[in-house]
Amino acid sequence: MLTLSGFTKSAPLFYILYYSRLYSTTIRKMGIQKLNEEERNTLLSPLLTNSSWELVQNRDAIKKNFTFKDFNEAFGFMSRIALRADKVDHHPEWFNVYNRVEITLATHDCQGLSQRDVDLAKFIDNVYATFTK
Ligand SMILES: C[C@H](O)[C@H](O)[C@H]1CNC2=NC(N)=NC(=O)C2=N1
Repeated sequence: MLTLSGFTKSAPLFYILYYSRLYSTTIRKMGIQKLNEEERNTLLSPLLTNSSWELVQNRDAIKKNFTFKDFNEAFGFMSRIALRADKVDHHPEWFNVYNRVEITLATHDCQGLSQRDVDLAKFIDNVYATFTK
């Protein structure tokens, strides 16, 4: 049981944990920047021309549609992406109906496209390549 004196003693620890988490989240967000023009040409363009990623209208984001043999395959694909997304703390916006998955990528922390979206898009393309359609 947490007694009053126990709470008083551990209160500084709660503050330290709270502020260190706030600090690391803030630092992480400060480090995320939108792709600049050069990066858009070198990193983003290949995804738009060689893979079927498209720019989303009225928003700095990219999207792509994927189709599979059935729901089982589509969900397997999503599961692999979900594990990666959580590991790198970068999550897709997605929509699934049976064998179709629509994915939109953007970075909320910078309200636009960042290197993280390029990395996740490439990972998603590599996973998709392992599925037989
Ligand atoms: C607090 C947490 O680290 C952030 O909210 C992460 C989580 N996943 C994220 N996913 C995406 N797509 N963009 C983000 O900015 C983002 N930020």
